[in-house]
Amino acid sequence: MNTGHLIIVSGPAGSGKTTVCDRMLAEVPGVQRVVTSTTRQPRTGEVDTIDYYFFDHETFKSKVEAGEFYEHAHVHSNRYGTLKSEIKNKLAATDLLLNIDVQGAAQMRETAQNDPLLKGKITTVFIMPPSIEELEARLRGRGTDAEDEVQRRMQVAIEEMQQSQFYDHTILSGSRDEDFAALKKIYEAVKAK
Ligand SMILES: Nc1ncnc2c1ncn2[C@@H]1O[C@H](COP(=O)(O)OP(=O)(O)OP(=O)(O)O)[C@@H](O)[C@H]1O
Repeated sequence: MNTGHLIIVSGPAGSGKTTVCDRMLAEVPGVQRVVTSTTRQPRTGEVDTIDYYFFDHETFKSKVEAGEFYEHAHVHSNRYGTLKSEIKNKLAATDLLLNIDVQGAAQMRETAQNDPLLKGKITTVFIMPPSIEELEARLRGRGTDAEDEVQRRMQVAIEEMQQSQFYDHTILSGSRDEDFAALKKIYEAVKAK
């Protein structure tokens, strides 16, 4: 029997999804990460099936054609996706956390609607940046994005923020501790139902 819940955490790039999800995974027992799939090369230290499922382009394509993904997308020259089997297998034993971009979350919501396994088991959470200025500061502070990339992400973020209305919950991002407390509270409420 599948007893788990799937918590989908989404929001614009730099909103703090990964930070809050990592903390949940480290501190809240009974929650595991949904391992997603990619065609990109593993980085040093990344382990297949732990960090990602690493597939070559051919294999990824055949899985798309076989309908094995809940959602998938092209990002630059690589493909990313969430395997149905990953969620189905793990949800039997644990609650799951899926950290996913806003487009991916929209696809998940759509496909999950017609998926008997996921019906009633999904909770969606949008991490809303406290302000555009703070989002910009977070993107810059991370130091991973070039200036034109920061500007592009800001434009996308402004559009994505309109989508918070389609989520079950919105966390207005504050401090790291506040964000974690808010997500934990949502999770505990889901479990208490
Ligand atoms: N509540 C917060 N207050 C201040 N800074 C934060 C907060 N949460 C995260 N950060 C910082 O903001 C930056 C972006 O956070 P993070 O990488 O978690 O975002 P993300 O939404 O996962 O981004 P992406 O979608 O690009 O992976 C990081 O440098 C992180 O340390």
